[in-house]
Parts: sequence; C-alpha cells; structure tokens
Amino acid sequence: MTPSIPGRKDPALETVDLVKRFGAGETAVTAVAGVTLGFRRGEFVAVMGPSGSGKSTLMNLLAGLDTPTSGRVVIEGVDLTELDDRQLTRLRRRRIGFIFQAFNLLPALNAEQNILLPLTLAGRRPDREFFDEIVHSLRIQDRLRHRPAELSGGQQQRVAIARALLTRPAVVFADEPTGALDVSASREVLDRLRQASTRLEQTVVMVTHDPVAAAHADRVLLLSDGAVRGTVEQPTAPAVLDAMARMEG
Ligand SMILES: Nc1ncnc2c1ncn2[C@@H]1O[C@H](COP(=O)(O)OP(=O)(O)OP(=O)(O)O)[C@@H](O)[C@H]1O
Repeated sequence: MTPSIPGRKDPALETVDLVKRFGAGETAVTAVAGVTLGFRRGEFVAVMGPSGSGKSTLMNLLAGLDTPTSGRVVIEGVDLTELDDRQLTRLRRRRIGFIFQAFNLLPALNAEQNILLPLTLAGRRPDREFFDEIVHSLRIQDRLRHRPAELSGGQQQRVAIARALLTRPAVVFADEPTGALDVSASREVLDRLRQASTRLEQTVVMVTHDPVAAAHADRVLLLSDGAVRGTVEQPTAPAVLDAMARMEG
C-alpha cells in the first residue's frame, strides 16, 4: 500500500514515521526520531537545523544510502525498505541525483566523462541534446575536456550538478551544495537547482546552514533532535533566521 500524506498532492517522495537509531543500550543515539513528510514533484525543500540535529542522517535515509531502524521511505510509490540491494542500487542510479559539498568528481576523468559516469554505470546512452542543454545552461560547454583539478570550485560544482541532472532523476539531494563556494558561484548553483525544480519538475532536497541559500527553496524544514520542529513556507532569509532563533530560544 502506498501511504498518502494529507494535503500533499502527487508526492515524489514520502516518509512515514521514519526512525534511525545508532548503537544500543546507554550509548544509543536516536538521530531521526519519527519523521513523516511529503515532498511534491518539482518542490524545492531546504533542510536546516543545528549540528547533530539529524540532517545528514535524514538525507541518507531519503536517498536509500542508509536503512531506517523503522518506518518507510517511498519514492514515486516505491517503498525503499522493500527493495533488495540490487534493486536499490538500480533505483538510486535511475531516479536519484546527488550533489555534495565536496563535489565528489573523479580526478582522473575529465568533466564530460564525470557528467556521463552515472549513465555509463547504468549502461544507458546519453541523450546528447539534453546533455548539450544542461552543459550550456550551466555554462561549462568550454570546460568539458578539463579535469576537475583544472576547474574552479564553482565550475566543479556545476559539473557535479550536470552529472546529477543528466539521468533526469525524480529527486535530487544536495548536501551543502554551496558550502564551498563564493557568493556569485553559490547564486548560480541555487538558480540552477531552482530551474531543476521549476522547469524539469525535479524534487530538490537541500541541506544547508545558510538562510540566504534556504530562501531559494519553496519550503524550509527546521530539524532539531531528529524531528521536524518547524516549517517556513515561501521563505525569505529574515523569516528563516527568525524561525531558527525561535526554535533555539
Ligand atoms: N554512524 C553513526 N554512528 C553513531 N552515531 C551517529 C552516526 N551518524 C550520526 N550519528 C549521530 O546522530 C546524530 C545526528 O547526526 P547527523 O550527522 O545526522 O547530524 P547533522 O544535523 O547532519 O549534523 P551536521 O550539521 O554537524 O553535519 C548525532 O548525534 C550524531 O552523533
């Protein structure tokens, strides 16, 4: 049965009473403490919260990189907890894109090879037209033969974004994607994530510590002690700061 979250139409991603505990006995830590959420297709959601509040753990569970202690993660109607490792890897390659703060590009491959890698691994042929559209919109068409070490931080991040978008994933997870970038490179990355959600109807889930970055999202979730303690709809940076201050106070 596919669970359905009231008030959320056409969910790309849902969680039902998601719990993740690490360790046992006295040293046990509940990193995610019963989270039920729905993410619409094409929605751009920022996840914020103090250090240790469970943001990375939640992302890892949503992306099928870690298994929950209990509860469910459902992507496009498929319950990840019911898949075996092979099915999960296949779903991750086909339906999920990842963008990390540290870019995670392979140093021996050039930009184009890095971008194509997930498709190559999945044994799929790239759609050259879509490839051209993405690299042009990210303005890296002149950098495709360069290796990561020959690119600026902003260019490397744009290569990582192209790689994440080329498989046309249903959901893109971005973990502090602007953490290592200056203001103008950050802006470009955030604009591109916004386009992915608006134009390509991809759901974007972004962890960030930056209220300005979070203000690019449709919705901000505020996490504390592994639970969602607040939500800011149509956020502005001051509204996010205010909500964070209220949560901490
Ligand atoms: N593999 C693990 N084993 C044991 N405890 C863990 C593990 N991973 C995370 N934790 C604990 O779970 C809690 C949530 O950690 P998590 O990394 O999800 O927080 P976070 O909000 O992403 O923090 P930060 O902003 O510092 O990256 C913390 O108390 C952390 O110590």
